[in-house]
Amino acid sequence: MSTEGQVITCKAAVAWEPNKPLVIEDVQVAPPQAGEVRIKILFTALCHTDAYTWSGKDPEGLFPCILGHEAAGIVESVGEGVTEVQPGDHVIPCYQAECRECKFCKSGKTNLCGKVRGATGAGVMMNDRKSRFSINGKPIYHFMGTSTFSQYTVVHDVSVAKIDPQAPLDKVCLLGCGVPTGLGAVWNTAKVEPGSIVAVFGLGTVGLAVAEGAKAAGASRVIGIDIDPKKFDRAKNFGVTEFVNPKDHDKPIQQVLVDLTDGGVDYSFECIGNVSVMRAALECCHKGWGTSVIVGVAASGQEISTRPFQLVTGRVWKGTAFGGFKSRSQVPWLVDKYMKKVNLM
Ligand SMILES: NC(=O)C1=CN([C@@H]2O[C@H](COP(=O)(O)OP(=O)(O)OC[C@H]3O[C@@H](n4cnc5c(N)ncnc54)[C@H](O)[C@@H]3O)[C@@H](O)[C@H]2O)C=CC1
Ligand SMILES: N[C@@H](CCC(=O)N[C@@H](CSC=O)C(=O)NCC(=O)O)C(=O)O
Ligand SMILES: [Zn+2]
Ligand SMILES: [Zn+2]
Repeated sequence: MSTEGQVITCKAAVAWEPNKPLVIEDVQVAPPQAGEVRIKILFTALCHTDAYTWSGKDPEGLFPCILGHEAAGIVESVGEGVTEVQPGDHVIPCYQAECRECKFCKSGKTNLCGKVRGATGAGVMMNDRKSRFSINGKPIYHFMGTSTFSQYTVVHDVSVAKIDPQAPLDKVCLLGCGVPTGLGAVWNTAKVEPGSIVAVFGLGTVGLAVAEGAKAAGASRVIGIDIDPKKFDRAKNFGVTEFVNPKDHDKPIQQVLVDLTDGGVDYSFECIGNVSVMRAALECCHKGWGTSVIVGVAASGQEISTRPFQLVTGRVWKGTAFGGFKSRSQVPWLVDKYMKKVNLM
């Protein structure tokens, strides 16, 4: 029986309050309005950013909400005017939209899109500034425009990437955030060249994807830094060639890396969200050219600092969102790469 145009009641994990256990609830999901898509979510992963917002440290965090932004599913129904996807299409919801019409999209300088960002940051849909989720009439906020910790979700059409229907959704859901972020940080933001020495701070999903991207770009050394030694074995499979645990050293970690690399690394990536580590990641870069990319998301109130001399003497500090990838255009390309078993390393 078609559910098109009907309210769907399904299970979702609801974050009622910061830092309190998520509760599996029966949630009502309203039909998609104009320019919206309702998706049956089949697989969702967990990114550190979900935990960050859940912790209450995200200045944009709104409660109660349905978290989740790294997922894959099948379109259940579409609202008026939606032309690029239809029911049955296999899709990845993209927290970073791509409308192809706004100032950002047309600039050719960024993957950030301005069309729905105001609504997604406010936990609502752009059309009527309301949520499509409710529990017995009480609205529940959307999160990052995706809310994938629900069996059904409603997203803006500019936030949906249509993918190869043969792709295994349990695997490619990871292309909704962590993997493109890491690969793109290396390929699009830093543009690492062959022979480079790379340092990766934090060996979670994002850091491992950075390592894999760096190896694929021809890095000669990929130094992985983590305080959890359990991360090191797995990281070898992603191209990390050397490991440093800051806990094993008395010297500041930036000094350890400068000493290990004859003056500093060519590129570093902070994949943790810790502002002290962001400073170390900049300061371990080589004088004259070293570039450090901030990937990690730091809590509300946290600020970065360093001596301006670090920049005067040629180090470059950058940041990246979704690895600089244009979501709707390039997520399907990443899925195709995965399907062709392109060996990145
Ligand atoms: N800019 C963007 O577009 C995106 C940013 N993020 C952010 O990237 C960061 C990483 O995300 P995930 O890989 O999912 O996190 P994760 O929690 O899986 O991995 C973080 C790693 O950092 C290590 N770590 C923690 N403190 C450390 C320290 N002081 N020194 C060295 N290692 C330390 C942990 O042991 C862990 O292995 C988070 O801040 C997340 O919010 C995630 C996705 C996209
Ligand atoms: N609301 C947060 C925003 C944190 C942030 O920077 N998010 C990243 C994606 S993290 C994915 O896992 C991002 O792409 N930012 C660009 C954007 O437009 O949000 C806060 O204020 O800390
Ligand atoms: Zn994420
Ligand atoms: Zn746009």
